[in-house]
Amino acid sequence: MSESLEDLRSQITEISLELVRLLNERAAIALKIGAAKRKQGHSNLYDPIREAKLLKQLLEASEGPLADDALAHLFKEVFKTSLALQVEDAHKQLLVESKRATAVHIGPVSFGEAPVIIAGPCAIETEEQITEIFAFLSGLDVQIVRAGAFKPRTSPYDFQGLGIDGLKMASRIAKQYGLLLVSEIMDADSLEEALPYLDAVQIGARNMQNFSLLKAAGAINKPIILKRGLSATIEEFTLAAEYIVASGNDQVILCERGIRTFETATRNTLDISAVAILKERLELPIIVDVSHAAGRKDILLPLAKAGIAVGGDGIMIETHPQPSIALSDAQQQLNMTEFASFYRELKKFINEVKK
Ligand SMILES: O=C(O)C(=O)C[C@]1(C(=O)O)C=C[C@@H](O)C=C1
Repeated sequence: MSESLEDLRSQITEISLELVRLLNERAAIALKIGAAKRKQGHSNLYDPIREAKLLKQLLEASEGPLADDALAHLFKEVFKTSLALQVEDAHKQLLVESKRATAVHIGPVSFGEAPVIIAGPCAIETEEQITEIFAFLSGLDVQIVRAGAFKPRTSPYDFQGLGIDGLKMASRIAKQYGLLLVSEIMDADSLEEALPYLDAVQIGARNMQNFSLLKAAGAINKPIILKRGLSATIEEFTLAAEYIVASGNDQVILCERGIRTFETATRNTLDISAVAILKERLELPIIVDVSHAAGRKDILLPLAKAGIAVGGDGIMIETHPQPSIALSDAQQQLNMTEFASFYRELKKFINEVKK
């Protein structure tokens, strides 16, 4: 007995409704695939090989009456639609804005809880200098030290750093005192060689948009301290961090270190609003480098307090056994007596804020 037109229409309506449900279910999964691809650092959401494979499988499974061409046409539209959804979703929320699964750590030190103080000389100069300052800092209970081996200097005639040999020496002495070492790496090529000697890699202000270095930093499993570029907007700073996270490394700590303005009383202008805004917007910890922001010694403590007061997760500061003979940044590094007083006062402030 032939089915009535009404019956057939009701069947086709049922199937269409089921197709709508299935297409939406499929789209929801495509969105999850897009997010997983971004998390793994895939720079391209479009995957023609995957599409071709799946299409082949679908055509092989088809028993007609739809012709292969018709089916292929329909599914290419489906793929195009899920890709468009994935792209739209990627622009809606950056990885650095989404809830983190893991906290950011340098060794056992966790960022985002109690503020962390990272201190040390601008540059690694001699074995005696590093031994003296690291022994002093470990005596104060500082856990993470900074010291530069590759120095990005404005003038090619200024001290350029001791390079990998300096880093090896500083790493050995840091270990001897149970300290964790952070140092700046300037290019992707040096990263691999330097990695065994570092507990965290610093990407400096001048390299904030060195995209090959950002991608290389995303491919390692050591934490990255990313400093804000001298003239970078908050958006550019955010996207630089997104490069690292999208390339596979979510262990990123931002560092506000002052930006270039018309003001000459300080070396740079500490952008305290940026700290508050980034804390509110992103799921990444942010620390404040008071030495590079100020370029002078006398206002470091109030700047550090301000950084903590607006929600900063830590402070970076330069200290040297004999600042007057330092090979770089002589005017902004604290001597050990000055640092001990800074450290004591800042700790006191941190404890008061916690109450
Ligand atoms: O499998 C993937 O990688 C997807 O992103 C899903 C999907 C799809 O809709 O099937 C979407 C876009 C890609 O170009 C390939 C396939």
